Amino acid sequence: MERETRIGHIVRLGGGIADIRFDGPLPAISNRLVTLSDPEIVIEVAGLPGEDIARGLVMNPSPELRIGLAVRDTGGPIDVPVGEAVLGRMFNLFGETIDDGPPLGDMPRRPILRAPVPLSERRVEGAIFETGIKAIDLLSPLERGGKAGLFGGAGVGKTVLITEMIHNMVAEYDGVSLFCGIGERSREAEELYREMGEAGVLDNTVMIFGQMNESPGVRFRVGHAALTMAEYFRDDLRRNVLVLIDNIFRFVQAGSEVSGLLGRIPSRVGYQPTLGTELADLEERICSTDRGTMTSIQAVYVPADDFTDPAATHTFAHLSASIVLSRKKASEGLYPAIDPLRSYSRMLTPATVSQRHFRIARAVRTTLAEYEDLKDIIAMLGFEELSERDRATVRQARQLERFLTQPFFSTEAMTGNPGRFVTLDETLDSCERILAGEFTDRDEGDFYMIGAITDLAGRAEATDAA
Ligand SMILES: Nc1ncnc2c1ncn2[C@@H]1O[C@H](COP(=O)(O)OP(=O)(O)OP(=O)(O)O)[C@@H](O)[C@H]1O
Repeated sequence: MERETRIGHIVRLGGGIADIRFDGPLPAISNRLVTLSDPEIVIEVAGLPGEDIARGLVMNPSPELRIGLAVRDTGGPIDVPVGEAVLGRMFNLFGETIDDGPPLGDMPRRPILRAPVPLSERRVEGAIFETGIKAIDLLSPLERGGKAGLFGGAGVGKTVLITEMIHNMVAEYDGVSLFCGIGERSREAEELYREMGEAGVLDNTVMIFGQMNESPGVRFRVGHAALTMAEYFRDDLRRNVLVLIDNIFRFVQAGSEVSGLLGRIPSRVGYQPTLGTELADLEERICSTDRGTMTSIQAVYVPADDFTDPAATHTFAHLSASIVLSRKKASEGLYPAIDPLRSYSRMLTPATVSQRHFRIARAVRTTLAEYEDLKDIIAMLGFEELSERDRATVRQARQLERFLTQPFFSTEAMTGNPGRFVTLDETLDSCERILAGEFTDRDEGDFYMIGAITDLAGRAEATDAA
């Protein structure tokens, strides 16, 4: 039997919220309502404040929106197309293509809000996902089927790093990749689409965007829409999926805006009281099962560089690897500005990475930590006052610090320095040789922005020739 179409009328409008009166039964929370106007305006039900009133978030405001406009209940949440045909395409939250390509035609659709996979069906893989970025593979290796966060304040290089990972990982990846842009500049979306096309990886990639010029409702829901597409690949097509999100903080921020629009009283530091559950509802959907792995890399903006901010701390809790970017390193030009002492990966234990990897990573970290401790003494008394051993540690730490910088493919046009992909083996060999004191006579500047340590030879020739 066909379900009766429920029609209501807008009775109040303001601040991105619409109240709609229904004569018959009310729509369910999270249902998608559409106006009977051209263009169609989507409203998502957020609350039922009265017996005959549904209160909803206006997702795509337009001048057509007015009191008295008829609204239809579609009987379910917003949905998006799923299947092979979404590959190579760019979408908005409503599953409409935004890349000027041919129409998608009739495709199966799935609601964007779905329950996460039960714990009993989840699986951990425990294998490293190589990025070709020395500092990451050595000190906070990513886990296949795990979740990694790139944390950092404004302008420390999160987007550059995630773009580099796309460059290094997507082409080699055996599964499909899905990029979800939340609340960032729309220019970045276009650039990324073009770059992926040029790199020839678009055919295995889906992109979905809800950028900063869109309503809070769109930014709040676009992550869920992306996961619905990703889940279809994992569960129905049994493919491995790599989900890249830039930027998960904007999801939290959109939730806070939505909460404010609905008149809820804020909680700590002005965030919505529901921050923890909202983030969990999204993050819990990112998981691996027997059907396929879902690996995710998420950029996390840290407001005012404050790592105790509730948005950052709640996100930390969901991740298997946290890569922390430091403003100080960025200001010294030590890109990627990864802070090796604050970055962390669950993978870095002797049981999961090789014994050798674990030993080298620990030695590098210890040397860098000792240098960090000596910095105060150097500032007060001067380098010359240090013991011979400490001086050697400082020299070695500064060599390592510079060695862990890396020229990126994604910044090639800007820096003029060709990008380098360094395998984990090369990184381990290089660090082992630096730690063994093989290069004590070399200037620390020689280690800056090279690939593997074998590149040092090229530098020597260049210096000799000059
Ligand atoms: N690996 C790198 N090599 C050279 N320069 C870099 C690198 N990473 C970042 N930068 C410089 O830092 C700038 C900001 O980087 P990016 O846009 O990635 O920061 P962000 O953390 O994403 O910033 P926002 O929070 O504003 O989005 C770049 O435009 C570039 O000048």
